[in-house]
Amino acid sequence: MTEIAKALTVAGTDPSGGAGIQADLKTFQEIGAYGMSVITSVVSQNTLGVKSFVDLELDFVESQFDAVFEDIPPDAVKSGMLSNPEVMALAAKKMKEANVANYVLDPVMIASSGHALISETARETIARELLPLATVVTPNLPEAEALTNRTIKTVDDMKEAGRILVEEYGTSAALIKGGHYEGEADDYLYDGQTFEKFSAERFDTKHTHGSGCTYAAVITAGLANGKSLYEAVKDGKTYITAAISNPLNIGKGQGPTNHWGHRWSDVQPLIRV
Ligand SMILES: Nc1ncnc2c1ncn2[C@@H]1O[C@H](COP(=O)(O)OP(=O)(O)O)[C@@H](O)[C@H]1O
Ligand SMILES: Cc1ncc(COP(=O)(O)O)c(N)n1
Repeated sequence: MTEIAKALTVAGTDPSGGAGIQADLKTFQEIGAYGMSVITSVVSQNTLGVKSFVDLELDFVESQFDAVFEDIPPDAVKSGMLSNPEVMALAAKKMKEANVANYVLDPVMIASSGHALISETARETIARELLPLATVVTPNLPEAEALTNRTIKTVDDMKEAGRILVEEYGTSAALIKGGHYEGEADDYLYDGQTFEKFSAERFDTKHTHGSGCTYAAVITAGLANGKSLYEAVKDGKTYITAAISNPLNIGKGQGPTNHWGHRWSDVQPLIRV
């Protein structure tokens, strides 16, 4: 039997199925990786927004990490919602102990609906504990601004944020996502040597709930399958563009992206890299 790639997501939940753990597991399945999860926070949310959330006890989060790592070591790990400094430090400790080789850090701070998903003090901990471990960090513009403590208004600012995250904060690569920018939906990947632009048409839609989670999950599943970071990001951009271009129209608010109903070859022409 062929060996299947194994991917782990460490994140919060979305009972409405569009973001967080639920989006990650659906995406792993679509891409072709065996999906596993460590739940950090249980969130009451839907397409209309976040109602409330409960952080699981640290010991219990640790026990979930141990359950995965002692049994089915993942080929790649993704982290999403880590709502407080303690759970961030724990995730860093467990990944170091397990010698995780491929780590995608989605520095989730604010849901697309505008609700904060982490505490203020947690930003500093992301920089200190998690950025140095990451194969790639995937901030959207507000997250890149918060992490680098700079205002981002131009493409040069986006690139400068990527450079700072790699050269000053010690992450291996940074993908600055332009979903919150204007014009085309352009993302910039900096790996310490070169900038690569991943560009797609911007669709006039509000249905982008979970798009950041899904994008990072494709990258994680790609790395778990042995792809290069460049190839994994290219797949991620292709997948997320398809998923945004063809909305499901589910929910009363900002609906989830669509994981189905398109062949990769159909969406390839939408991407310019
Ligand atoms: N309306 C849109 N049309 C096409 N692509 C989009 C649109 N909105 C976001 N994207 C893309 O979706 C991905 C997620 O982007 P972003 O919205 O920046 O992240 P997040 O979901 O973390 O806030 C990026 O590749 C971004 O360029
Ligand atoms: C548990 C959880 N994690 C992350 C997000 C952000 O979602 P998005 O991908 O839309 O930025 C969310 N709404 N809920």
